[in-house]
Amino acid sequence: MTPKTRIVISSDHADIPLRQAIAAHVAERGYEAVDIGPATAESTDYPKHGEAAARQVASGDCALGIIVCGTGQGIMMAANKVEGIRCGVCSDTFSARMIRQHNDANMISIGARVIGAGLAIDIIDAFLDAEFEGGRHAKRVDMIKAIEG
Ligand SMILES: O=C(CO)[C@H](O)[C@H](O)COP(=O)(O)O
Repeated sequence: MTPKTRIVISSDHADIPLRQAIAAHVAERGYEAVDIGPATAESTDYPKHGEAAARQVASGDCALGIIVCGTGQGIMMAANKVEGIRCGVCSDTFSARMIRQHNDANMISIGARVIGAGLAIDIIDAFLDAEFEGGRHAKRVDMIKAIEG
């Protein structure tokens, strides 16, 4: 992943400061952080934010996506409904590395009410630093894509 790669970042209301901290961290690393909000902590519905981020990745406008909700689960489910998206919730750095290396994930979801901000940033770093290994994993990812039709 080369610097200035565009990374879309979105959340629901569960933890706006965490999303903003992730966006700042991503930008500090040299990527273009595309923070699509929401701007305030007013209660909102995670499906629309997961979908909005996923559409930017699916269209190719952004190479990767990072999404945040309370558990990371609902917004991940919404993102995965968009064709071409492979997103998983990660609460540990091993999984964050593996979903890139083995599953060629193009989005990662964080549960803001599950883990702390420090670990969340480490997880994002593990995700960004990993690369898809291809090989035997490529066939399996192709099988996932084939399910989409
Ligand atoms: O984790 C989530 C979805 O998976 C949401 O952030 C959570 O359901 C929002 O709950 P509330 O409206 O009570 O803040």
